[in-house]
Amino acid sequence: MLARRLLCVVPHTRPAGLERHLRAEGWELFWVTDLSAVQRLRQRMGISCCLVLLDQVDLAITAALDAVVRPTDGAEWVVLCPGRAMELPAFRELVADAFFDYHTEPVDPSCLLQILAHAHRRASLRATCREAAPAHGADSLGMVGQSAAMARLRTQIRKVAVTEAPVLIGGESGSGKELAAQAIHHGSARADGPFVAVNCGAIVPALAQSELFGHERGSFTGALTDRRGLIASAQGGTLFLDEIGDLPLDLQTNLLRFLQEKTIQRVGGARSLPVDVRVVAASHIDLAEAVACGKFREDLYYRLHVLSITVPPLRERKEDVPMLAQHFYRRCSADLRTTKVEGFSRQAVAAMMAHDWPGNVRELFNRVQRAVVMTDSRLIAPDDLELSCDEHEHGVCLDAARTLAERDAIRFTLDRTGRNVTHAARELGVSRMTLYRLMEKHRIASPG
Ligand SMILES: Nc1ncnc2c1ncn2[C@@H]1O[C@H](COP(=O)(O)OP(=O)(O)OP(=O)(O)O)[C@@H](O)[C@H]1O
Repeated sequence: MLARRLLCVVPHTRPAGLERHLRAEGWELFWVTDLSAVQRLRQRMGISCCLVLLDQVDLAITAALDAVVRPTDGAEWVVLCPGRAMELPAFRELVADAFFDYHTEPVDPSCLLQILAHAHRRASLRATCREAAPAHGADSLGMVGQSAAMARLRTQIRKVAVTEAPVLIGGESGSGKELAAQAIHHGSARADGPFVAVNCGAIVPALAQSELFGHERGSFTGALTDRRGLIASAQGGTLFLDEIGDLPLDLQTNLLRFLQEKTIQRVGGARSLPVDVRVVAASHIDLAEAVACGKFREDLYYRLHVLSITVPPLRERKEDVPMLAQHFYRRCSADLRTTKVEGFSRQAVAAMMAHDWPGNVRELFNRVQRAVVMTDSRLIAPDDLELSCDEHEHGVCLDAARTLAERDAIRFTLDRTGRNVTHAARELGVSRMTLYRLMEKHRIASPG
């Protein structure tokens, strides 16, 4: 639990009666009259809740509050205002979006203290979730997802990581092939060495030979100094050749020689230089087909194809979508210094589950990133993700419905059993361990 520290934002004078009640409840109090001092003090003092006391409400005050109330920076906000304040639409919206709760005059001390106690519990709970986030988010391989398909992929990655043979990674664009290559590198004995990624489709053909293999000074116009080349710079580590299907045929021949002999020859160089580099390659096109069309060397294909794994498309592991979305949301909110966004609405989750994700995980990342920046509300809606509502109204897939029903059942049962996991698990007919696993999957915080 966080310390009970309350920042009171007051118009001019402190309400003495309220101060007595708050202190009696164990609140440590801090007072400010100037809104611009709020964030600085809040962060410096580790304040869990902020109480704004307003004796009048207008558009100017609403705008000033809108600029400082940041529910995602760790504090919960409560406002005490005149009864008529809620008649002002802009103020009403701000309270609905950004505040934990409100209380209108005349003050009922016990009611207000109860609201603040709840706000404090929620701030503590969110602090606990934030601390636990890395463990619930990406695994040690940096990958997010708990679907059976991801479990299979992780097992395959662990198996291939410990060998020295080349690995060919298949999978649609944006599905996570480079991430899988990094995971292979980090799980291998070469983890302390460099991981060098090369996009074969992006290398300028005229410079490709020298980019990969390096060159010697004076070997061509402009070669003013010796250059190591990307293969040599991966010495002791892993070379990731992305979009290997785009490699020009002459380079395929040289690459094959390097794979067979473990040596390279720089452009303009006479000597063969030994290199100790493991190759992991990826392609979103079917290389066997490219071989059949004469676009890819058959011998190179078999050399690379010693071990192969396929990253499944996101539509085949939809149950990972909410967790991935949450992971990207956290990443994006951490990048933005201030954001009011607190997560996704139920409709947004349903729309994401119903979407087919042709651009796979990269598409999900891009949509979440855009939504976090552009949304005006506390919870990201389908529109913010540029997902049509029709998608979830007409096309709700069974997966989406199941996931939401499972999450609701767990939340409901936990609430009803006073967040007692043993009782909730018994009621839901699962073991305690299964319930903990499901709570993690749905990002429901564990009691305590
Ligand atoms: N399981 C995952 N967990 C977390 N992030 C992921 C996961 N899979 C992919 N990503 C993220 O999605 C984005 C796209 O992944 P990546 O670049 O590995 O895809 P790719 O298949 O190599 O794409 P391309 O075919 O276009 O080269 C990256 O930002 C990556 O970090």
